[in-house]
Amino acid sequence: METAGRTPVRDAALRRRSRSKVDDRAPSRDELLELVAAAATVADHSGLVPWRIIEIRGDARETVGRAIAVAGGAEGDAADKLAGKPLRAPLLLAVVLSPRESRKVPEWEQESVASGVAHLLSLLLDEAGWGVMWRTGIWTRADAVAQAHELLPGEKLLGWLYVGGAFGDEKPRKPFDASRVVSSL
Ligand SMILES: Cc1cc2nc3c(=O)[nH]c(=O)nc-3n(C[C@H](O)[C@H](O)[C@H](O)COP(=O)(O)O)c2cc1C
Repeated sequence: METAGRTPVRDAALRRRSRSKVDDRAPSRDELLELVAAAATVADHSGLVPWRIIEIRGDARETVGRAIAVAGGAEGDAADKLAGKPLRAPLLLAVVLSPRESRKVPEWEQESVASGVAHLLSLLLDEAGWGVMWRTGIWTRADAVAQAHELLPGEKLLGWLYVGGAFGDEKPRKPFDASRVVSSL
């Protein structure tokens, strides 16, 4: 296939790095909506849109932090440490699997769609210059955490994209030897 030397998607993928530290800048809601609309183009069997995103800014991050501390069963300093985790970025995007009734598309396929959205949204945010890191924890699917996010019955969290201002240079990615994972029948 002739690409005439133009491979912007491949270039963005190879350039993307997760950033564990970000500053207080964050994309506006309008910018976020544009990027989510682009991420929504992932392949989606039967077009079920079995996912949604919860935008968490400001004090809402503390609500999530308190739920994480409860779910983690920690007390004292350990609880404070868990509760402080969502404060590491100005914007958290909770990625939610919202399974739809379907005889044709089982839940694992729908979770694949939601996961694809999270990956593509991470790439799009990174390409737009934002710092992003997908984070989870053993408490991600705990009841207290689901309640804090006001999840509906059957919905499940896939974790949070921690988003903020990117600063400094990240180490370029080491080349990946694809022959390790590609076999033939
Ligand atoms: C579903 C999922 C959950 C993750 N959870 C965490 C996490 O809780 N803590 C963490 O340090 N990295 C977590 N990661 C990995 C980082 O997001 C990141 O991919 C990793 O640090 C490698 O960096 P890179 O994306 O630049 O290759 C998670 C990744 C995925 C896909």
